[in-house]
Amino acid sequence: MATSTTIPITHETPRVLLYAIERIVAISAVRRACIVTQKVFETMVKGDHFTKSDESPVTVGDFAAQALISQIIHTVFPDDPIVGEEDASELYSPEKKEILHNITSIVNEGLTADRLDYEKEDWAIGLGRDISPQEVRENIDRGKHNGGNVGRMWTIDPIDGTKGFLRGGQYAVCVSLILDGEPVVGVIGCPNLPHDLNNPEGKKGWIFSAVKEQGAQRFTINGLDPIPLGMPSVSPESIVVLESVESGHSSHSFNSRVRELLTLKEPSLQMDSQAKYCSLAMGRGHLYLRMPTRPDYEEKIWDHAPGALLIKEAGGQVTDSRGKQLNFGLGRTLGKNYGVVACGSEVHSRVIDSVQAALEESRERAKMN
Ligand SMILES: Nc1ncnc2c1ncn2[C@@H]1O[C@H](COP(=O)(O)O)[C@@H](OP(=O)(O)O)[C@H]1O
Ligand SMILES: [Mg+2]
Ligand SMILES: [Mg+2]
Ligand SMILES: [Mg+2]
Repeated sequence: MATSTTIPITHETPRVLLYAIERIVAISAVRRACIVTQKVFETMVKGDHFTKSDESPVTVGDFAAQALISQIIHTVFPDDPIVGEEDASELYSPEKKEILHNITSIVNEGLTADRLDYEKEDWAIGLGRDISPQEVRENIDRGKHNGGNVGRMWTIDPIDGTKGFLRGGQYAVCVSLILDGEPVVGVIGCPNLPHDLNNPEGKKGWIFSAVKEQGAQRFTINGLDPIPLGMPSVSPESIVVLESVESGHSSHSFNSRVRELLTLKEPSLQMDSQAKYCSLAMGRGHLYLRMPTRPDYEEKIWDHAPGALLIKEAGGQVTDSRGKQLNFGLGRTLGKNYGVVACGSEVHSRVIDSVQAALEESRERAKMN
């Protein structure tokens, strides 16, 4: 295995090689998954998806990206467990044979795509080899690990924001490495995020990466020059709230009330997926607020682990609505859902106060009804 990498962690810090291979493997896997999911989107027939038992959508792109990422990670780190969103149970029946073959050719396109310089090192021996449909299913099902707070584990959300992906909106390919319940490496690919916000129809595609105590960067999908990320400070009245497009995923009405309490004037910015964390880290929006719409829903660790690390390493804070750290060591979910609040450190306590005030109002209203 290689012991160095051609991508510097930052321009200034030659000291660090901790997690250097993990970071580069995750970047390689995410970049390749971004390429194949974009291809899937271009050739997809409108509305082309399956519906899972929880009524949420899944596409050929989700399956292919999970298989591809799992294959790349497993080749380099065969002992590391993986917590992935998707499973292959749908892909065993004889009538799904053609779909499985289709997924397999997409995965193999991703595995054999041209190598960038950093993929010419020893760790990348697994790239360039085709895998079989059976291996595709095994790779997807490797993501069944139950999580926990001991040792290393990876999370994969092959397409975060599948509803956004289907609409041609934002989506994100998300990978993290968690050690003893704490995210230590996070990589997020956002193929539809514009390079220039003022030119949304221009060039698109960013990859974001963060390593614990080593900072956060972004670079273009095929680019190698990392731009360090640091969240700009914002005056409380200029805060722009980032929220889901889907009102079923987080409460828009709650966010409106918090905006009133904070006397914010700017409209919210709605966006699917962990692209919200990435936007926040770039200073496009200042507060990601995600409050539950149902008491029984538990947030998934793969929906937050890389994004939370990115914000932390960019200088911000991510907690639940009570100001407590998110706990990634409880299993596949964050447990009881008290929402997610991500923003700059200088406004965090003021935001938590307003969130708590809005929660108190909802409790009072519920008592009266
Ligand atoms: N009722 C619910 N409450 C909160 N999150 C939900 C939800 N139902 C689905 N989700 C999650 O919301 C994620 C998308 O978030 P967003 O709204 O920010 O784009 C989905 O990720 P996937 O698209 O990977 O399944 C899914 O895990
Ligand atoms: Mg999903
Ligand atoms: Mg997701
Ligand atoms: Mg997903």
